[in-house]
Amino acid sequence: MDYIQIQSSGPLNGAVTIQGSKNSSLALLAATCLADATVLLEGIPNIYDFRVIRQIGKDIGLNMERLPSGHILLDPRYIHSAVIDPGKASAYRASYYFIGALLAKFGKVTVGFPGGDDFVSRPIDQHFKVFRALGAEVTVFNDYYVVEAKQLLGADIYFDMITSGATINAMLAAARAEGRTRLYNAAMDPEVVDTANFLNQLGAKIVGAGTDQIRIEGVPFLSGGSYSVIPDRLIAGAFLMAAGINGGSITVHNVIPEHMGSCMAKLREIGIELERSDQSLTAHSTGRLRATRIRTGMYPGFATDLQQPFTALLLKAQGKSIVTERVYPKRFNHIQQLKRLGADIEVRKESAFIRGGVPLQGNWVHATDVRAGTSLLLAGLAAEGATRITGVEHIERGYDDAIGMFRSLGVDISLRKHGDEAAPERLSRL
Ligand SMILES: CC(=O)N[C@H]1[C@@H](OP(=O)(O)OP(=O)(O)OC[C@H]2O[C@@H](n3ccc(=O)[nH]c3=O)[C@H](O)[C@@H]2O)O[C@H](CO)[C@@H](O)[C@@H]1O
Ligand SMILES: C=C(OP(=O)(O)O)C(=O)O
Repeated sequence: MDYIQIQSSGPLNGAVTIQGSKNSSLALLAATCLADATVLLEGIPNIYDFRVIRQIGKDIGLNMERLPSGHILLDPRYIHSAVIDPGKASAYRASYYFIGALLAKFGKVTVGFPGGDDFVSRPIDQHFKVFRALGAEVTVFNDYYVVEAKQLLGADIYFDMITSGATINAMLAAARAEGRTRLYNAAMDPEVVDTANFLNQLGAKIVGAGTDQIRIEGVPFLSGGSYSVIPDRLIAGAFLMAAGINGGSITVHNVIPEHMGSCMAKLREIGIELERSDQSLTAHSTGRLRATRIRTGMYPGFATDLQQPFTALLLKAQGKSIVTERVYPKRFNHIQQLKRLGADIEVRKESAFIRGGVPLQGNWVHATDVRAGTSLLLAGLAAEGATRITGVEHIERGYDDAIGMFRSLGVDISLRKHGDEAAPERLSRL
């Protein structure tokens, strides 16, 4: 079994270049199925979820090639099947985008239930609501579901809660539906805007993305084109936080600072200085942090995917902090693992109560999902001695090269295999 070993470290100094957004990439790759010509996508990270989509692409006839430039060339003209293997669909979360992306062309799509980060129950009722509103029938079987529609017809849809996944799926399904669709209470995330921009580039007619009302005029076909995915604001946020763990200065290049407002505000509040330029941010910290309270929320609120690394950071802030999780109230699997390092945290209902400033000790811990992994990497920097993190595959779901990025900041980190605790490093790259 693979694990990551990370050693306690002094102040971190240096710069990392942020990869393309995982969550946007997953939407754009599926969205390509809507096109009638080739599409070139720039900045898609080589993460586990991408590799699963490439397998799905092979099964259904969506040709996908990574060019020497690193860009992905996709050819959706020869898709011959709209049946997504349940095993592959449940290997990651966003397989549901294949419904929205294939329904207009095929009239019937079969997909396994979504997998992905299993921190809590993650319903997909709003996705079903969208398909039904557009005139489709949804039939649920044991480990897969089928969505069928002779003709998708535009509709007015009011989401019961703000959901980025269902907002994106609605845009995909409505892009080639007949007539106008209006989405109310839509998610405003940068990944929603990115997907809308991409679809518009191919000829879709979507306005209002980035606000809570989106209007889509269905079009009969979409052309090909090229598009560059936005940077991963969640990875960028985690690296800015890393500067606060033991102090130091970290610059993240290839970011859109406007996507990181709530994260930047919270970092400043606890005493991390931020310098901003066009596409970079630098965090400076003395390592002395102030305790705080945070509450996660949908964009532009504080992202739930930044809650876990921020919790690790607050272990270093003297005094009492409170982290309240409002998007996924049970998303606290990382807390048990942080406690194995000596963290003083108590979870009550949807809040974690942290007493910061308690010394941490390295130990074996398990990454239960991608952001739990991020949290353990940050805590490992603070813990005395070596921290060994299993569940590497979860970290691989989101990071193209986590080890290389930390190493470029001077961190002693390596990927190892169980049994070679004393052996030299085996591999440098996840
Ligand atoms: C692949 C991807 O993009 N994943 C992100 C996406 O997940 P995902 O798109 O699955 O999350 P949503 O934005 O849909 O979820 C937001 C909230 O709505 C609820 N909900 C959602 C859909 C639904 O049909 N019914 C329902 O009740 C969820 O339980 C949650 O409380 O947004 C989450 C919230 O920012 C992030 O943590 C994930 O990293
Ligand atoms: C929850 C996450 O991912 P997914 O929705 O893909 O499981 C995440 O990226 O933190």
